[in-house]
Amino acid sequence: MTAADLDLPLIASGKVRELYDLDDRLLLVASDRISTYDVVHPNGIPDKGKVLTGISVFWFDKTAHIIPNHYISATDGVPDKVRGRAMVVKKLTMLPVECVVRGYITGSGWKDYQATGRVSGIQLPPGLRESEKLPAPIFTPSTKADEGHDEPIDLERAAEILGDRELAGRLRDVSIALYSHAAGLAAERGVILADTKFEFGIDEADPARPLVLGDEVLTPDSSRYWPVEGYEPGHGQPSFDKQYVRDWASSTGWDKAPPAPEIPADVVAGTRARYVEAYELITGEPFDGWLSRTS
Ligand SMILES: N#Cc1c(N)ncnc1-c1cnn(CCN2CCOCC2)c1
Repeated sequence: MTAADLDLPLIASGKVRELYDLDDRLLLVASDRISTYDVVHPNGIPDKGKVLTGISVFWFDKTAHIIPNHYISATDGVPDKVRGRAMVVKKLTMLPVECVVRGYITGSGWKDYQATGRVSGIQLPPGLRESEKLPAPIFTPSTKADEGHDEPIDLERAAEILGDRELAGRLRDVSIALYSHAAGLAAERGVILADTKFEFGIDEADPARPLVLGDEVLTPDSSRYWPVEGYEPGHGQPSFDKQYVRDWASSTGWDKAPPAPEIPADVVAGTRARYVEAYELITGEPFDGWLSRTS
């Protein structure tokens, strides 16, 4: 699968998203590409990009009272070719720290905890089980690696990288406030928000140079969502959206190294259904509503 191939300057691209230049603004495009075990499959999931964009727009609206964000529009200025899976955003000076908040101990955090009893330098109580809820959400930043995995850092290192101890503290406080608010709303809908990653920037176009929430926000690609039903500490939890395709990938005997296998039609259809279900559970709205708003 290729990038959206728009007649616009491409200024950044990742495994599943691209960023195009609109002069004083940017166009953030989410593709239908899907990666498992950090490898992108050759065929995508129809409407995945639209689901993730719709979820970001939902959360930008629900969190704007906590911190301003870069979202401008999902219609005005969006080319027809990517309508529904793209948003016009403010051009920010992005901060070189990924702001991860964990409400539950899992993934790389679980591995660090098993080895050291700490996550990103934060001492945790002994005896926690995998996937257990933490006594309070923790801020576990990482550096943005160009290739490979991001490196976990502690708050002091984040302050050194930013060159600003107060800004590092603000990123911690705002990230935890955003996570806590979102986790509360998700819980009302029967969904556990286990952890998430935020990216922030500075809006230099504003003389006040405010801190602004950027990137995608609280999507299944930047977060771990688990169904409350069936939640059980002591082992890994099924990913709300990707478990179906992960289980298939594991069943094929694939060694998790590139190239990733082509996803069969039935697994594509099942995965699309999980993404649409995630949209409707998280937002409380029918996915068709997003499609009609942005068509
Ligand atoms: N969002 C945003 C944003 C902004 N509003 N202003 C300036 N730069 C960025 C920006 C540039 N790179 N990234 C990392 C996220 N990328 C998204 C595309 O895909 C690759 C990863 C964010």
